Amino acid sequence: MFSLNGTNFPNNSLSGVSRCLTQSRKRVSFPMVVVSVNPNGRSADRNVSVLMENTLKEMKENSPVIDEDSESTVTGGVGDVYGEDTATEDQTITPWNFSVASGYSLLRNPHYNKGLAFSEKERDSHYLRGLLPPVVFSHELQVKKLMNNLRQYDVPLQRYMAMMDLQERNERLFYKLLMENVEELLPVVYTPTVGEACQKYGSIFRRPQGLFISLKEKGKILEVLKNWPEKKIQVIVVTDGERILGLGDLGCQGMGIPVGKLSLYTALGGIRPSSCLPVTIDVGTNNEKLLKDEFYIGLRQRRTRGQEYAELLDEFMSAVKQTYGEKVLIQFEDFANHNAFDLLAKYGTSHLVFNDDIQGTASVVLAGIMAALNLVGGNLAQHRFLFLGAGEAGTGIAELIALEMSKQTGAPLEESRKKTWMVDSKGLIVRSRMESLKHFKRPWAHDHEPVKELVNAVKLIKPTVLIGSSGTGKTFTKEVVQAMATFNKKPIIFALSNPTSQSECTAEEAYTWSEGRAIFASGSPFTPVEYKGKVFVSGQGNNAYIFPGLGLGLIISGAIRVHDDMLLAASEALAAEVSQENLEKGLIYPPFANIRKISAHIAAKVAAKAYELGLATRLPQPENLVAYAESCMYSPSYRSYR
Ligand SMILES: NC(=O)C1=CN([C@@H]2O[C@H](COP(=O)(O)OP(=O)(O)OC[C@H]3O[C@@H](n4cnc5c(N)ncnc54)[C@H](OP(=O)(O)O)[C@@H]3O)[C@@H](O)[C@H]2O)C=CC1
Ligand SMILES: CC(=O)C(=O)O
Ligand SMILES: [Mg+2]
Repeated sequence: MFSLNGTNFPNNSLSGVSRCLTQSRKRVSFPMVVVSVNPNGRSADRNVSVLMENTLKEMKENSPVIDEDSESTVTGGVGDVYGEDTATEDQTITPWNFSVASGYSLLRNPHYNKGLAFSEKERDSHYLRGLLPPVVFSHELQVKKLMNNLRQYDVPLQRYMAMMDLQERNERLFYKLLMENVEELLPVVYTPTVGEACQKYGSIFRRPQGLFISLKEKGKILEVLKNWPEKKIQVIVVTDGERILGLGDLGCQGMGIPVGKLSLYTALGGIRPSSCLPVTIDVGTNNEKLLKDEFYIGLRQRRTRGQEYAELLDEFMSAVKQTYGEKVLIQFEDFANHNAFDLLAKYGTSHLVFNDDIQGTASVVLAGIMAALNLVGGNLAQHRFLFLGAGEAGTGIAELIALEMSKQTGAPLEESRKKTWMVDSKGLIVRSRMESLKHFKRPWAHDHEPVKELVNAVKLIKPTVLIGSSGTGKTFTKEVVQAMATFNKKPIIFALSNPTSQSECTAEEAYTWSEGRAIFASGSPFTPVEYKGKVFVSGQGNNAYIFPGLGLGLIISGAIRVHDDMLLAASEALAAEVSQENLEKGLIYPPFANIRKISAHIAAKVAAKAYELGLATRLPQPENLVAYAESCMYSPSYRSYR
């Protein structure tokens, strides 16, 4: 026996259901599928589920209302195909999947579980009586209780594990908690704690999250993608674990990064969780400690490189396109630079891809610099930039600064690049080193005598902006910061490296050594600093400000490629969100508490650029892109179940 819209059907009456479903979907503009099955008929569940699947397939084919491509529905979350989020809180929907979600299985389904928040009526109609204690909690009370619990943990990793458990148990509660306490919980699910979690991933491993694609799956990636339960994927974050934050090669344990980034796509950018797919490509690791660790979860071999690596990546990229279509966004994350630039160049012309470390970071730092110029004066071309670290983040930022500078001044890119200098592990990048330089460093090799130490480079170049992207902590020494403060009234200093242990300097060091004059931002957050009676609040220069909004903008416009002008548009949108009040406190980024609004503005600017460049496919262009972006964002409110 199963029921539909309140009508009970015996298991052999699916043709009636088919008719009814088709009719009901034709009646409503945002179709809702309504299926619930009495768990007492469990022996028939599998047959029912197969039949239902066929029925749904048939219904999709026949129904004129179902438009797979028009999923951006008002308040429905991008990809709200079945109208679950479209329903207002007082409307009812039925928790369904192709098998039955009621009773015990409903409590074990993180997508639909509400824990103690199931109403009395839901407990009756979904066979939950006795499976829950008598009390009914509101969503708000659940959030309060969990925050109380989380705050009891002194060890950040315990908080991380509690958050991951919650995500696996009750998805909507996880997102409500994260969204309402974003400033407190971002450091838990993201940097710095996610770094430690990746280092210990094998030991703390409970349930797999995301999709693991290893060399063992070579030749079978298409099948592996089919094993993932969700079919309507819009964003993939993929890593091969070789450069996890500034912690180096963590192999398969890098999975914490795509999982964390995608939870931010949902919490900060409003992408539906079911549309997000975290992927780790496992080609081995050169991390000796992990290879010897009995709890390591990845392939116990050294990294495969060259043709075999390229073939695996190629198979993955093709399989993704074949499975999820042309418009699935693929974000490359934490690849080592010897692969990152090549992968971006190779797939940038055939797929909707971007590299967060190269491009997302560039966009967030440019935004911070634009905001900082309101405090120090001058335009971009009147400033000099010195980087410690000439890899993905460093050269990506430098190139976007040069692009923006050239747009502003009309000067050739070559000229604009001369305003930027870089120091790598061998010292200042100068023309005499050209032959031995990797291709991405060459544009920054200017005429200068060799300089070995950063502090000497600072004294000779006299930058107005110092940017750390070295992945090496404690490299902005007292002497370096003091030198910056001798020739700058307000030295602009970014210590971008993550996690906190790798930060080039701390906020306290930056403010103290510059006698309170530095304009400072860091990749991982620092608590406010008191110096000579004044409280300094530093900004978080982290690509988390950009990628959720950028991704949302790409999705709502149906963009088919990422273009540098979209990154510039995102920077402008972010910089515009920095208020006078923020600036007066020395903040060059807006508070994360406003991130949903910020993401909607970034998305609107990115989408507008996609339309302007002819890269958007979702037509016609909505009139008010900010309102449209907001209307497309996922909300974690509970839905009422019939
Ligand atoms: N805040 C944010 O949003 C982001 C922060 N990051 C952080 O930036 C850091 C670097 O990332 P990424 O650019 O991708 O890494 P890469 O490996 O691509 O680049 C690192 C660069 O730093 C140089 N370097 C390393 N140690 C030193 C040192 N002691 N002195 C001088 N130069 C040094 C390397 O030199 P060489 O080339 O000679 O080896 C290389 O040029 C990481 O910690 C990462 O977490 C990254 C992306 C975003
Ligand atoms: C923030 C980020 O992407 C990184 O540190 O790699
Ligand atoms: Mg990264």
